[in-house]
Amino acid sequence: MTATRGLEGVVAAQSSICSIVDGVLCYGGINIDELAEHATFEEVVYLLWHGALPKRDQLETLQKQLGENAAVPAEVLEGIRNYPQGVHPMAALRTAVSSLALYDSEAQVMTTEANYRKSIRLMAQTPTLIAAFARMRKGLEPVAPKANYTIAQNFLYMLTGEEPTETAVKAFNVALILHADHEFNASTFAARVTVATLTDIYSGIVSAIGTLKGPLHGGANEAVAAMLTEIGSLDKVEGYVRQKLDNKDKIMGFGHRVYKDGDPRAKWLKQMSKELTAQIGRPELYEMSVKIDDMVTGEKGLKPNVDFYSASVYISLGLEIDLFTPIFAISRMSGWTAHIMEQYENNRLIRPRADYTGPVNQHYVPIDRR
Ligand SMILES: CC(=O)SCCNC(=O)CCNC(=O)[C@H](O)C(C)(C)COP(=O)(O)OP(=O)(O)OC[C@H]1O[C@@H](n2cnc3c(N)ncnc32)[C@H](O)[C@@H]1OP(=O)(O)O
Ligand SMILES: O=C([O-])CC(=O)C(=O)O
Repeated sequence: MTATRGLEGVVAAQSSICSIVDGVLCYGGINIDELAEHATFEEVVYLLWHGALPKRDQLETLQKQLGENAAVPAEVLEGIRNYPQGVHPMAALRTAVSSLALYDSEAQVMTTEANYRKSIRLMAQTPTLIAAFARMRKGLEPVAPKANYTIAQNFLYMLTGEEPTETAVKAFNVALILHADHEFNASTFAARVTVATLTDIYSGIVSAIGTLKGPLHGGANEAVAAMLTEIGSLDKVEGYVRQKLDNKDKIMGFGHRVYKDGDPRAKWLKQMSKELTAQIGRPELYEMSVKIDDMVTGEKGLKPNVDFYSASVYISLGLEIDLFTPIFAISRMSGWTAHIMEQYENNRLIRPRADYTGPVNQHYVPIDRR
């Protein structure tokens, strides 16, 4: 038995949700470029869950279901209020989503219909949990979701209690679409491994959140923002990147297991970064990002991934840096739930083998003779 490090190139199962072929990313066979240009995030959620774009009445039904399910149980909010000061929002989200299960009477019901209803609740309630946490850690009361708002609009509204601008909602909607799914990325795979034991959907999502949190995966967007903050100004980029490259340190937001020739989502975020940083009067954030990009791409041949330019986009939208990965989770909740439902529909336990490299022919030695 020979192991494939990091399962690189291993095809783990069939899936009809999302494809990456020759560097082209599609959801349900539709290029994400078309979706980013024309779709709403809710249309994409429907597409991932059903395999086709919704007709008008189907979209209206989904929007109504999401709106009606956006409020979270008071007990869960009280729990969030009592989380210790200083906890990371991804740790808070992991715990809050787990506690949602405790108050969901259908948590253990394993029918297709119940899992679909739970997917709606998870999708609708995740933005509410994150916004509530973001406010309560500052001693502010949570803002209740509005049932007639889209997910992008509602999240931005619940963070501040103020109506978000049309530009912010539009940009956030595109960011949500771009992050929605990515076939067997680490967090989605973790979710599928978890539910393949036929445990409940909440357990699968908790695994996924814990996996997305890591800086080699979703946590990279927060790390990119920290890097931009640490560098501070355009004139310091060269020295900073030079030292990182010389030390062979990882530069966050670059490289990808699947895309060796560039991440098709990055161009959208790059353009949004250019426009939004200019609009808020901080074009230097974009210029710094481009300079980092030019150096890393030029010298290492590593291209920016989805996390790189999303950092300056989210900074421009006035979002707090440690909320960047939870925001990724809002979007990816659509993909995670789609994959979990697909896994349940054609399930087989996921259980690979290990290539054992430890000692052999050992014997038990009593403790006083070791
Ligand atoms: C939403 C997402 O999850 S997108 C990914 C987000 N993660 C990041 O941005 C973190 C930084 N990037 C990385 O750590 C990696 O590129 C990963 C984890 C994304 C992919 O990892 P792998 O597929 O295992 O790496 P890969 O085989 O492409 O690496 C090849 C070489 O490039 C180097 N490399 C890869 N990424 C980077 C980077 N960001 N900075 C510097 N060097 C890098 C590796 O150290 C390795 O060098 P070596 O051969 O001298 O040891
Ligand atoms: O696919 C991956 O390995 C990581 C990624 O880009 C994503 O999850 O969006």
